[in-house]
Amino acid sequence: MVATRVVKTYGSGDSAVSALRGVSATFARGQFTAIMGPSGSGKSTFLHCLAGLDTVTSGTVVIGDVDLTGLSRTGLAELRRDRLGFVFQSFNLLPILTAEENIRLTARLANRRVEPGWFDTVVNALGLRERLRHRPTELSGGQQQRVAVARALLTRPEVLFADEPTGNLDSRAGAEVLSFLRTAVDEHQQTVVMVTHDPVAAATADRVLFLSDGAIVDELAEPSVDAVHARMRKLEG
Ligand SMILES: Nc1ncnc2c1ncn2[C@@H]1O[C@H](COP(=O)(O)OP(=O)(O)OP(=O)(O)O)[C@@H](O)[C@H]1O
Repeated sequence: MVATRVVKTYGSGDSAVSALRGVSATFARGQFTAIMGPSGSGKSTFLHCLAGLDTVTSGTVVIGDVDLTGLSRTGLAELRRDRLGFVFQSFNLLPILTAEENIRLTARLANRRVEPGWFDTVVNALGLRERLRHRPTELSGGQQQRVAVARALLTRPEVLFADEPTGNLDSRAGAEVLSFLRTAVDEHQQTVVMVTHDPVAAATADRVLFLSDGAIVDELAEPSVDAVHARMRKLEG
């Protein structure tokens, strides 16, 4: 996936906000990238533009051999359904469905066959075995988040986008989710792009991109928690 000079401006005239000012980045297959930066630096906007959930003002986003910015709304919806996965802060679980039904929902809507054993692998790795018959209101925030992660991983998306996937979790549940994202990258060559405020979460990634005021201002490969802390302190002044 390659983003080239992505500009995103909200509004126009005097009230225009430049959320992204020409951001370029390459996300290799099987690479885990964390995106960090101060509040309002454009992290969520960048993730949404990469994932085709928001249109860009100018620039391009290419996934595989498809330029998202040239697709119709339907084409974009199909690409998202067939090749991308999402885990967002608001879990978007359907309240009337059980955890298992929620986990299977995306695959079902996309008419995707789930390989035998993969459902069990995902459910066991995320510790959801005992919760499959429960509805979202009967689950803790951490369990709901894990259901959302399981749902996103079940279709084995080429690229998985995660916005603060550990934001609502205690450190143990957060570590489980991160280790599962890591496994998706290492064993299944999925590409993961994750926005996070948490240096511990960022240190799970292969590299960290730092945004400030709508631009990438720094990059850290093989990040350690301490190194991420230090860069963030520098950015936040
Ligand atoms: N729909 C919108 N309309 C107008 N301005 C927006 C919109 N969404 C975001 N912005 C602005 O764009 C800038 C970047 O926002 P964005 O949410 O991408 O930042 P962020 O780094 O994800 O912040 P946070 O860490 O606080 O979630 C901010 O100035 C924000 O106010």
